[in-house]
Amino acid sequence: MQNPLIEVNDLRCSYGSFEAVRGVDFEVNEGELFALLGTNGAGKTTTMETIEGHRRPSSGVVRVLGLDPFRQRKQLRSQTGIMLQESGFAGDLTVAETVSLWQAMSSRRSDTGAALERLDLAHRRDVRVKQLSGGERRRLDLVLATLGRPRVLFLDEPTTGLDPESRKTAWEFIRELLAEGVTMLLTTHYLDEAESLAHRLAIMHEGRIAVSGSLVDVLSQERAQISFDLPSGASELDLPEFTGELDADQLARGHVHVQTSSLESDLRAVVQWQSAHQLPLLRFRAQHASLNDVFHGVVDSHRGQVLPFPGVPAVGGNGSVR
Ligand SMILES: Nc1ncnc2c1ncn2[C@@H]1O[C@H](COP(=O)(O)OP(=O)(O)OP(=O)(O)O)[C@@H](O)[C@H]1O
Repeated sequence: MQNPLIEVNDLRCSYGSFEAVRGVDFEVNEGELFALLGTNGAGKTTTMETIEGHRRPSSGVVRVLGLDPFRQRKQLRSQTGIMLQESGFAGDLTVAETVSLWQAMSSRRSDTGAALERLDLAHRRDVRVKQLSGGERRRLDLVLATLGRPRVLFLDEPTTGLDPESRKTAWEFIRELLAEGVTMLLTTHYLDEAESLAHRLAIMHEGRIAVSGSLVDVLSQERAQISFDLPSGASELDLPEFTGELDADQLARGHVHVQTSSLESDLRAVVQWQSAHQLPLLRFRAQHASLNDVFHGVVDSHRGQVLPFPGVPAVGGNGSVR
């Protein structure tokens, strides 16, 4: 039985006459990491800030742990951790002083030394915050947001500015929190981050969710691809029957490229054809769509269109097609 700790129903948020969030629905179940992705200005931060209780929705219902985050922020504070895009540290305090201050303000107890160690900041304990690098500050943000293990954690672009090694460390830390049962809502521009960490995700565009569901649900929105060089001596007439679409331009240049909704059956056709004719398959590739493909598909299919978009099926928070 799934237990939604974050519920968002028909959320709308406006800045004056501009509606930045235009009817967003999703749920985040207990122990799950849900990633909110999207184009610049899609409304991710506005959505996140509203769920965190920093902003009153124009309409719709938001619940975190069954509470209204705007009206019942105080009750929620002890159970939630928030990592904002911009940290509000006092630059003159050292890392250790900052952590102690945060700890003093929190009702949750935690092993701060271990957290600093875990995020590779222990050796920077006595350094003033203003002297930290951007990546070190981001890791300090993560330490502070997770002090005392909140039940629900909001991570707004947590690894922006981190080098690849630090990102890896941050991901491992986030996975450890997941293993401990912390429920998380993450916004990120790094698609690989969502692919690696998220149980479910949504891609926002112009204030709406264009696609959402599990990674498998979302990836199935775009067709898979098979490609290889047309073997010398073989003509296009010799090719097997594909259920997918063969790219005529690439074929004219001697390359077979098929976009297919049925990767397995088209792959079987290629293998049978290749073994029957004993042909070499040079530069052969077969792959499902990536999150990158889906993301670009969302943007392309919405380009120049007036909302709502007929091209892309809108999928509800649980992966159901609306
Ligand atoms: N304080 C504000 N006043 C007016 N418009 C705003 C304000 N904050 C955000 N907006 C607008 O609302 C829309 C959504 O912004 P938001 O920051 O939520 O998007 P985002 O998905 O987080 O974008 P990004 O990925 O670029 O951070 C944008 O068009 C933005 O310009």
